[in-house]
Amino acid sequence: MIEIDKLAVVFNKGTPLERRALRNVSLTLRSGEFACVIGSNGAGKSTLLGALAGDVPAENGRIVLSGRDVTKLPAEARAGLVARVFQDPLAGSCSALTIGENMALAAARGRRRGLSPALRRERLDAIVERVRELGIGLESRLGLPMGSLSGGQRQALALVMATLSPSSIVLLDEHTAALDPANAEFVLELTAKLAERFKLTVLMVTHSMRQALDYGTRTLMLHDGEIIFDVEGEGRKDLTVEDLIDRFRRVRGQELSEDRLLVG
Ligand SMILES: Nc1ncnc2c1ncn2[C@@H]1O[C@H](COP(=O)(O)OP(=O)(O)OP(=O)(O)O)[C@@H](O)[C@H]1O
Repeated sequence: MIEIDKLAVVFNKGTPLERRALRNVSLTLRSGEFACVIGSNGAGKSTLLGALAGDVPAENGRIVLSGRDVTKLPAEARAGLVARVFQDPLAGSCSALTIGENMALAAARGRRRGLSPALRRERLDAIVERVRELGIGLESRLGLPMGSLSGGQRQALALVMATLSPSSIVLLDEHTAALDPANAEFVLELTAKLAERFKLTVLMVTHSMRQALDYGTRTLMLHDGEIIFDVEGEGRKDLTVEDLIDRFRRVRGQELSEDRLLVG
């Protein structure tokens, strides 16, 4: 479960470059919920994920992950609570290590050291099984360097790694944006499958309005650091991309007139 209460993030505070990237964002994602986040450039999408992962400090507000208040915790201390997959397939794993070594590191994330050999064996078997289930033949190539894989293969493994840590919260930061359409679809379908199977709580940032409606259980739109649209259930079922664009235009229009009021 993710609970965000009145979260504010300010970059370069007190300087001419000050930027309020998140303004009083409140959001609760129940366990097993899968929310897609869309919004224009600079809306605050990556900042939101960064704040949850602990890479970006909160100016105000509170973040609770799986019942634990993590607002003041650094990223390392949140490793067992939240996993993140980035847009760049090279970002989430170590190219010089083998696939198997990367997997083992992911499985050890957020857990206490000192596993018994039997438990270690069991965990390794579980890892190989998860890789086999991908259906792309990597289970017999665990000794290959991670750097030798394609972007799609790396993102697929990054998702598997996210399911290996004890965390059930997964943050996806445009994790298919750097892939060709066929690989992007494969990774998106895999995302949906893993989310369902492991009852993951997912926050997926995407630039695609279509994806934001087709995947997951909820669609959020961020604009200028605020959630301006949040829809799930029946209200989401028949929504079209045109509806989203309409909504976005309407809100922007309101904001523009408010700006004019301020300037005036
Ligand atoms: N480290 C930083 N220092 C200063 N400003 C930042 C920093 N990171 C983000 N910002 C600013 O905060 C705002 C929100 O940025 P963010 O990257 O969260 O937007 P985004 O919705 O992810 O955009 P995009 O779709 O372009 O990636 C932007 O105005 C951005 O310029």
